[in-house]
Amino acid sequence: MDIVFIEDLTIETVIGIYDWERKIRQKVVFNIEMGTDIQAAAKSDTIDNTLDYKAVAKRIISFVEGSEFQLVETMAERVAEIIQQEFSVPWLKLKLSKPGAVRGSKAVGVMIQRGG
Ligand SMILES: Nc1nc2c(c(=O)[nH]1)N=C([C@H](O)[C@@H](O)CO)CN2
Repeated sequence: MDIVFIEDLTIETVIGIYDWERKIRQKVVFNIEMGTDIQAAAKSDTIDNTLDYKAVAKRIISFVEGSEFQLVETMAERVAEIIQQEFSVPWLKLKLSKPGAVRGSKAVGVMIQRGG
């Protein structure tokens, strides 16, 4: 299996469990690995034969910018579902970081893997 990836996709959104977090927008950062087969694209050299990372990134930005989740868990799960269902991705690994959320740490968040 080959991988198409998106690194450090940074988006501002409403996220968090505290009252003060519901009133501001904070950064979340996505690192995503998507399982695919790149051989057809490499042979034909056309975008139609591959997983378009720009199309995936644009869809995630649009979804996350309009969302208002409390937990990073929920956001990660929903984004994984979108990628798998709308872009026919059989397997993915997704890391969602919330930088600066915990004093003394660079970032906190979740890592999930979905599909076989
Ligand atoms: N496992 C989680 N723990 C916490 C979350 C979360 O989304 N998942 N969120 C918070 C707060 O919103 C925090 O990020 C504010 O600093 C606390 N723990």
